[in-house]
Amino acid sequence: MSDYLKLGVLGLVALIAAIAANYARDLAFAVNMAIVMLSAGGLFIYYLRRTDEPHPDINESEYADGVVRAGVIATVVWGLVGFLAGLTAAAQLAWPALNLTDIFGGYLNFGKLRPLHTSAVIFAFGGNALIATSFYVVQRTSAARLWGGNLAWFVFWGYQLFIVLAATGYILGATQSKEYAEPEWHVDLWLTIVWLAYLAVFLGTIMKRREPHIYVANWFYLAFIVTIAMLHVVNNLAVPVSVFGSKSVQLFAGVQDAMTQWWYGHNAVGFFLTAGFLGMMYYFIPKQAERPVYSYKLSIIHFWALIFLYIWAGPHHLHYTALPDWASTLGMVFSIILWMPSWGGMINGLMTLSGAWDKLRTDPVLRMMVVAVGFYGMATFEGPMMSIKAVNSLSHYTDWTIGHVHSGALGWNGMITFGALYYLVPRLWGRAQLYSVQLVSWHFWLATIGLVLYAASMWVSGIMEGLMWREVDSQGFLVNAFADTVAAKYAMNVVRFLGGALYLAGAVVMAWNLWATVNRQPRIHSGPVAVPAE
Ligand code: HEM
Ligand code: HEM
Ligand SMILES: [Cu+2]
Repeated sequence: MSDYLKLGVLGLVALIAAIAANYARDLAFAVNMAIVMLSAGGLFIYYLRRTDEPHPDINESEYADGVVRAGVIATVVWGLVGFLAGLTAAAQLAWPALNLTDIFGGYLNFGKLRPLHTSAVIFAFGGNALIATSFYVVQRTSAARLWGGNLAWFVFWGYQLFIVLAATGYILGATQSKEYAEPEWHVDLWLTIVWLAYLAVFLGTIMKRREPHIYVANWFYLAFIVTIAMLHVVNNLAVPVSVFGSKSVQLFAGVQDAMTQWWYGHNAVGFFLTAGFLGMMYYFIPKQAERPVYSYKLSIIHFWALIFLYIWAGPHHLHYTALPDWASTLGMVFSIILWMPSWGGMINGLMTLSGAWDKLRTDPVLRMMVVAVGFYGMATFEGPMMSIKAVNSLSHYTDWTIGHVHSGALGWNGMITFGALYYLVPRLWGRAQLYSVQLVSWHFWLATIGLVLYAASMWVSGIMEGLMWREVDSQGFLVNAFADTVAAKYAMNVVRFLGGALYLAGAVVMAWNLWATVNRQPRIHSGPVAVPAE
């Protein structure tokens, strides 16, 4: 974009945001608009000061790795923030006095911190990991620099702005109350723009690739980007009450709204937390193990089966509700079938280690990746089981769901991301190796023990409370009051807190190790250039 056009757009955005902040109907909207105004205004000054500077030529044979480095840093930082928010929420569930309502007037109570946690870990930590790794992988496997010049930087910073707007909105009370889709209409619109830019950069790079094939990791990343765009737009269809306020009214109502929400929610799991991370698995495991993917054929079959089946499974979140029984049964059936392609992916990941299993003894990074795939397999066995109506009648509303979520989230998403970060940092910063392999081992054990404590305590707690809720005496009266079940969970809540603390401690060790890799390891020759493999 020409400099003057850029300045014009930024100036206009800053002006409109200032007006919107002035006329804002609620605090959250005012703060959001003030943030937009400051960002646009700051960028305006930044570009204004550089208008007469020459633009360096972009070397097309060099990879655009600056934006990947930024994404790696953002992943680590948001990971720490998100885990800390989760740990605080866990502490509040064990010791309710920690809601600190007297001091912070409810701004940091469980109800506000919970969506802050889920969005921070899924969208900020997971999202940055996906954006950074996809930008890295698509360039290497296409032997091409990212398409669109600085558009990738727009994606990165635009996405960080989205995170900050969403988070400040939650704390100040702006939410449309849809789980994992809490941000209000103005933030949703911004994310749509950023996401389309992301799609353009990714697709553009694939289109100018110099390799004949599109490597399988890129199919998964692409399925993730395209499907999330569709889910996001449909689930967030809403009419704002005022253009100067954050409140909006959903287009769908009642059971249709519920079904749309869980069509979205389930596929956020399927495409954000699964397909995108499978893209990561398909690149980083073969690289770290130095073996080819076990079966290309299997990857094709499980790819198509996975994306076809996931889309139908959403109703398993709405068993025994106002949703028609046939729809609920349909969701259950597709969930059970989904077990197979999920394990197809797991098998392909694990078997890639054929002939390299001995490396698990010496390489804690690879061990992390293998544990990730193991937990992926476990969560995708547990999920189909929980989707069976009879099982769900026990598990639903209980901590069992929380256990399932975190064996997937901590085990699969967390561990594969840590593995990818350990792989990336020395290469991106031109360092010969990690600062300390010993510390990776420490991280591995802290995280593994932490997540086992988390998942196990929630299974015990969930099944216990499910059984307590349905316990009736010989007269048919309920035996336990709800408060009894809450009191009975105390010990398990404490164990979950300890598990979370270990997991967070592991992440702190990682952050230190990665920082030291960049700052204490000698630099080796400069980065690689884009050449096709064959
Ligand atoms: C230190 C690590 C973590 C701790 C201590 C933690 C703690 C918690 C707590 C206390 C809740 C609320 C549970 C409830 O309402 O009963 C929660 C919910 C949730 N967390 Fe975490 N969490 C951690 C890491 C993660 C990660 C890495 C992810 C995803 C990548 C994640 C995803 C979620 C999701 C999706 C929910 C909502 C679950 C539901 O509604 O069923 N968490 N977490
Ligand atoms: C074949 C794969 C899977 C199936 C069929 C499945 C099925 C289910 C079912 C039946 C529930 C409980 C719904 C309820 O009672 O409310 C659930 C909840 C959940 N699952 Fe899975 N699951 C699968 C894999 C995964 C994976 C790999 C992850 C994470 C990486 C995950 C994340 C979640 C989350 C976040 C929830 C909580 C949703 C909420 O907020 O209520 N699932 N899943
Ligand atoms: Cu689901």
